[in-house]
Amino acid sequence: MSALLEVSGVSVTFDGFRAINNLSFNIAAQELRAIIGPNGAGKTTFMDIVTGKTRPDEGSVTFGERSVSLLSLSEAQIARAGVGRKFQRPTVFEDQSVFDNLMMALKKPRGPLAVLMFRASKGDARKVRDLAEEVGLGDQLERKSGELSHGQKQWLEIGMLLAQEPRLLLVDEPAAGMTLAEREHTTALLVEMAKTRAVVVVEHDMDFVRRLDCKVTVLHEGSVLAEGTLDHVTKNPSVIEVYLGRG
Ligand SMILES: Nc1ncnc2c1ncn2[C@@H]1O[C@H](COP(=O)(O)OP(=O)(O)OP(=O)(O)O)[C@@H](O)[C@H]1O
Repeated sequence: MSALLEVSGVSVTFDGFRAINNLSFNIAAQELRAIIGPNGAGKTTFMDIVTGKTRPDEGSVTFGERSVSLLSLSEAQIARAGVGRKFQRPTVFEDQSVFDNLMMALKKPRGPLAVLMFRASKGDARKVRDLAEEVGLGDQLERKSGELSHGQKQWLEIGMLLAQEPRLLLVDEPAAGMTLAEREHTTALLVEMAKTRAVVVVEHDMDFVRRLDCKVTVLHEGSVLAEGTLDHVTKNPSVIEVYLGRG
């Protein structure tokens, strides 16, 4: 199985401190992966590198069948190439309805003329409804987004990212601040999304990672310390020492 994203031998140093150290990471086109690791392990920096926010000093990052180097693309070009990122805090337009938020997020030709000429078609409205169904907001379309629960806002933002049709989605701590029922819905959503795209979930919550039931990559001091099932990595003595042992 060939990889969709291939990170190879990547290092980045901030003021003499090696935050990412010879890191290699692959993910397949339809795969769910959890990344765990203690504070400062390099999880955020890893996502910053893949999305073009931070440029590594060494190594390669390639994407897609043609192995396009993401290192030569701008952040906007990387997003257009199919890499989406969900930050921890939802950033939906609170005054707008769920429907309007999703409509604004639909993948459209960009540029001033395209925006001026934009008219919502019936096809777009159907796409918006499908997206809302997909993330579990099918019955909330007319609601003002500001009135949604924290979990619903997160799902709306995931829907807005899906509207861009990413092939790889990076999701930062999706379960933080959610109720148990919201977590369960989020688990199901991530599992479902990864059937048609690659999804990387950075997460601290072990119970949540267990429910994702996917391959886990453990980062430590900017490198991969262990990789495999959660049971496999949590039995690894180095993982126990650097991460779980600190409890
Ligand atoms: N712009 C920067 N300048 C200097 N040091 C940085 C910068 N960004 C990150 N670091 C350092 O690099 C290391 C890795 O940070 P990073 O935020 O990637 O870790 P993390 O695994 O996401 O941690 P957390 O779980 O706390 O979010 C940390 O020691 C951090 O202080």
